[in-house]
Amino acid sequence: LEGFPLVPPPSSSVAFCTKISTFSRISASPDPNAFDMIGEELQHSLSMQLGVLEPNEVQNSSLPFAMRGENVFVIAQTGSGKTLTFLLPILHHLNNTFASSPSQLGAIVVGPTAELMAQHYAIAKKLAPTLVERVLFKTPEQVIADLKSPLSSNAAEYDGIKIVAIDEVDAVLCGNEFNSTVPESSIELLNLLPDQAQYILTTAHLNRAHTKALNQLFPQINMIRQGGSSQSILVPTLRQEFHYFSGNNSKKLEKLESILQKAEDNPLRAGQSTIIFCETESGVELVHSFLEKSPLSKAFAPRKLHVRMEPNKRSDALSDFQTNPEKCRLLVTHEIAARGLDCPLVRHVILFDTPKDVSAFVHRAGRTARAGEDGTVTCLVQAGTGFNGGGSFGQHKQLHALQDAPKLNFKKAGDAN
Ligand SMILES: Nc1ncnc2c1ncn2[C@@H]1O[C@H](COP(=O)(O)OP(=O)(O)OP(=O)(O)O)[C@@H](O)[C@H]1O
Repeated sequence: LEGFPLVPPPSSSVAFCTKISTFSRISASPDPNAFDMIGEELQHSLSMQLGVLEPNEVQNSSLPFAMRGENVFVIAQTGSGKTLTFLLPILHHLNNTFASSPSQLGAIVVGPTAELMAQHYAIAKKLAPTLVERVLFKTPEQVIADLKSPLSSNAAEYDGIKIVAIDEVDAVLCGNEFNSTVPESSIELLNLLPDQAQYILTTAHLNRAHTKALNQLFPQINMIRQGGSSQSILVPTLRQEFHYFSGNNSKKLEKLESILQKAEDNPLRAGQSTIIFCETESGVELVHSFLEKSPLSKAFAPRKLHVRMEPNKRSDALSDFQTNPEKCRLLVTHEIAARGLDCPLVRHVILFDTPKDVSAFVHRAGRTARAGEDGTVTCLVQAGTGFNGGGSFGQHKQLHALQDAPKLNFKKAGDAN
């Protein structure tokens, strides 16, 4: 493991970051508008294609580092616009700094699922259709297959990479491990990525073990962390509901049906798009087939999304859910849809199974209340379940102790001044 970023720390006293910017400090002496750094063409695409007019505090804090080519680690609430914190520097550098080799790839974005990589590709394509083919969008498994398989012809593509963005970095590099040991597969992945590139890392929440693991992998990086406390992570526009009950699975399904019915009966919530998260694929199948037979099926047209489905069925279900609420406004899924997916119509997330830990709660709940919009997360808490598979209702105190992150400023095209 030589050179940046793979420098194992000589001792545990190595600092995690070279600079820490919390938003409270930033707002005391505001940066100039960070979108001024990306050039007129990209600014124009941002407003015309995405309706994004001004940077928010997350982008204003992190873009100056990333645009200067520095390594940055952005940790900020779900739905806060972290995607632009790596796509804008990548597209800007491709158009300027690396413009002399237009036939070469310049950057790679790595993320945990094919769905998220397709979403990022689509956004980059909207922003810069002529540059997007110079960026790879890959899952870790795809990188390893490209670079290690003797049959792969894709290895040469990686030669020109100068920027590496790792989105949902804890999911990509720490996996589902709840300890601070970095999995072998992550070491393998990082060894395949270039040492001498700029690294931009993002996530919405890091637990203590993952903080330690990433500390070992990236001892020198500018960390932009939102808020002062690791407890201040919930989106301020997110409303939380907890339903405590005891009973078996059929009781739980009845409870779910009554929650959905109640939401439909509420004139303020009727017609909303909803995501239901289960823990396993078999849970997804169970809930989906129950809802298909329910009288609510007509109103919601439920679809399912899980890893055992064929790739084209996965993308059809997601695309209908994201773009066509008349065809589908309820998605039953699991961890595969917990990270990064941006479905602006979703106003309600139901956690059918208790999430394994705070991180899982934050990411799943974060599929709603994005970009300053309101949303509700409803958590079903069955007696005898809790974090890490066991435990009791008492463990939910951890969720109740979470605090709101600072409110961010989102100004979209069409908003009244
Ligand atoms: N400055 C901005 N003004 C208005 N809207 C914005 C701005 N930046 C991003 N958005 C919008 O906010 C939404 C959420 O952005 P994005 O998906 O990048 O969030 P994220 O922080 O990556 O979320 P997650 O942690 O769930 O991955 C998107 O629809 C995006 O277009």
